[in-house]
Amino acid sequence: MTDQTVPVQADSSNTQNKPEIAPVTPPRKLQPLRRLVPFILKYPVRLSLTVLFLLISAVSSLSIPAVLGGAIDEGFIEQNLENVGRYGWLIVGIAAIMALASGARFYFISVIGERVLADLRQAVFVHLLRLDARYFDTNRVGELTSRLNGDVAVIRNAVGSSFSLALRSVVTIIGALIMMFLTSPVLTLAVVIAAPALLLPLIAYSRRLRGMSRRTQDALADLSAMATEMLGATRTVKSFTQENTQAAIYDARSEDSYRAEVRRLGARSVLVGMVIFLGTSAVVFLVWWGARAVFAGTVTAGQLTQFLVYALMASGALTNVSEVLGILQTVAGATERLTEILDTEANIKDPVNPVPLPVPALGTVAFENVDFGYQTSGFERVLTDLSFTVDLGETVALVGPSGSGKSTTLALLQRFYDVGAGVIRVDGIDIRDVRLEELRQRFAYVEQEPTIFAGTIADNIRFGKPEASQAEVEAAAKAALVHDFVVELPLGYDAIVGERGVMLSGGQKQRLAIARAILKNAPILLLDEATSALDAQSEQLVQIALEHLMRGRTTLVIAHRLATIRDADKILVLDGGRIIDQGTHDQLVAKGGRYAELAKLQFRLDNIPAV
Ligand SMILES: Nc1ncnc2c1ncn2[C@@H]1O[C@H](COP(=O)(O)OP(=O)(O)OP(=O)(O)O)[C@@H](O)[C@H]1O
Repeated sequence: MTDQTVPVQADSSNTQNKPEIAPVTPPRKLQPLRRLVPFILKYPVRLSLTVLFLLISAVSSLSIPAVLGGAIDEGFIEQNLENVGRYGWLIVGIAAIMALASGARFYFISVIGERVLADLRQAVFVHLLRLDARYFDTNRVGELTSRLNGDVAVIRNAVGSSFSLALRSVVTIIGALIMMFLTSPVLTLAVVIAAPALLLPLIAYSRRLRGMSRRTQDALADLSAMATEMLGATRTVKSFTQENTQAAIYDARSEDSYRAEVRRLGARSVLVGMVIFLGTSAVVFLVWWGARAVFAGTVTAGQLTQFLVYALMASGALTNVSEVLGILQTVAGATERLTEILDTEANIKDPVNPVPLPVPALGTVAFENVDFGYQTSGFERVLTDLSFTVDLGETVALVGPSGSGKSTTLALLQRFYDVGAGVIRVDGIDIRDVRLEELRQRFAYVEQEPTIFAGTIADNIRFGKPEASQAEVEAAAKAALVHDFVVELPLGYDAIVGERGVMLSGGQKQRLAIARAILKNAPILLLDEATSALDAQSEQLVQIALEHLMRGRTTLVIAHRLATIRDADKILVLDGGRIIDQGTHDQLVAKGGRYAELAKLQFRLDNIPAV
């Protein structure tokens, strides 16, 4: 598929056709985080240990001010050094327990965080691999990898430490409030009444932050998508001397992302500032109020100190909560984006009641009145009333001008998309009734530009059959005429071929792909012949490799090579998504119709005598 035309909107004033403007949704709160709960609940033991150590550290830290109060009243005020020493040792003992419990709590919650992240990352990747072609037609790969890396990293940085801090802070606030109440109900009441005045502006403000963080992460994903695309095409960029233009576009987007992040940071700083100011003012007020109570004799100096320390602990914890809320907003944004992927259902799924394909395979293919259009192009017809059969061992060639629907036919046969109307059968069975894996096991697909992965030569040949032995790999490599050049490499089959096979020549890549198909040993071969010209010797090697591959197999081939076309049992001539003619090469040339013209144009066959 080389010409991918995007339909142009004829009437841009037609409001129905205008791209939808993203609705301004009120920023939701932390709901997306709920989606992490099932991931966390999968580890009940670690979770229970975390809660246990959390409680131990909270209780011990909350008991310190009470002991301090006692030390002041019974030690300092009474000028009893022994009591001061006793209370001192008690505090040291409690601090030791608190330190151990806090360390253990931090450890367990961080481990849960890492575990959850690994699970989430794996779930998203597996889910992405299962989504169908239509999803990838509309979502950029770079953006998806950014979600997988960036969003997961955002969650990782926050989850362990922030969740730990949030939990500890919430428990501290509750515990401190209880202790404050036990120490002085009147003072506590004053604090509780004043608290909403402190909290409301904070809550309102932190809501704004969440919308902002989603926007900065979207901007980052956009940036990363562009980088992936451009770095994957450096040769094209260089050859069209587009380095400066693309760098300028990247700069502009990067600046956008920077500005979005600065705005978010500004908002967060205001939030932190508000918390500090309001919290300190509240403490000053408390000291003033408490001093009056001590002078009036309603509380002791020790109780006031105790109360103030609790109030400080609570306000410190509140500061932490506000910080963590900011971070959790970001995490919620990232979680939302990841769960969006997990919530996307594949359109192409296994049937509920699958029908098994016959064993041994019959190796037949039938298209019956197939209509098809891509959703991304508004279902505009790409194939119309397509009907043909391929019998066991036959070679059927698809020829036709660019955009006539040849690649689409192969895509439909592998059920990358579902037909709009009609039926496609493999071995007599409607492919929608067959399990996807079972169906695709029946095909060996050699793409026009074969995908070579960054691993070793052996890994690449084994791609469709990872359990294949070295001997099987070598046998396939020999049949595909790969073996000879591989043994000359210093590392042989363990040689790394580089990303997209950059260390291999065009012909070697094609033969490697053929070796991969030979090893898969599927009954039906789908071949999209390369159009790019190879030199005569390379061409001949690929041709021999292909002959080995086609031997004894049913073959459906998008044909560009003269040899393939002349030997095909049947040639289907496609134009505008319809079969306009069919027959053998000689029959079609003799007819002198569209095929003969195509043949003249594409293969310069005008000197080939008609039969
Ligand atoms: N993923 C897609 N989304 C939308 N339209 C598509 C998609 N793939 C192909 N098309 C459109 O479908 C039509 C048929 O394309 P197809 O790739 O099947 O043609 P082809 O005969 O294989 O062409 P070529 O020889 O250039 O590869 C073209 O108009 C193309 O623009």
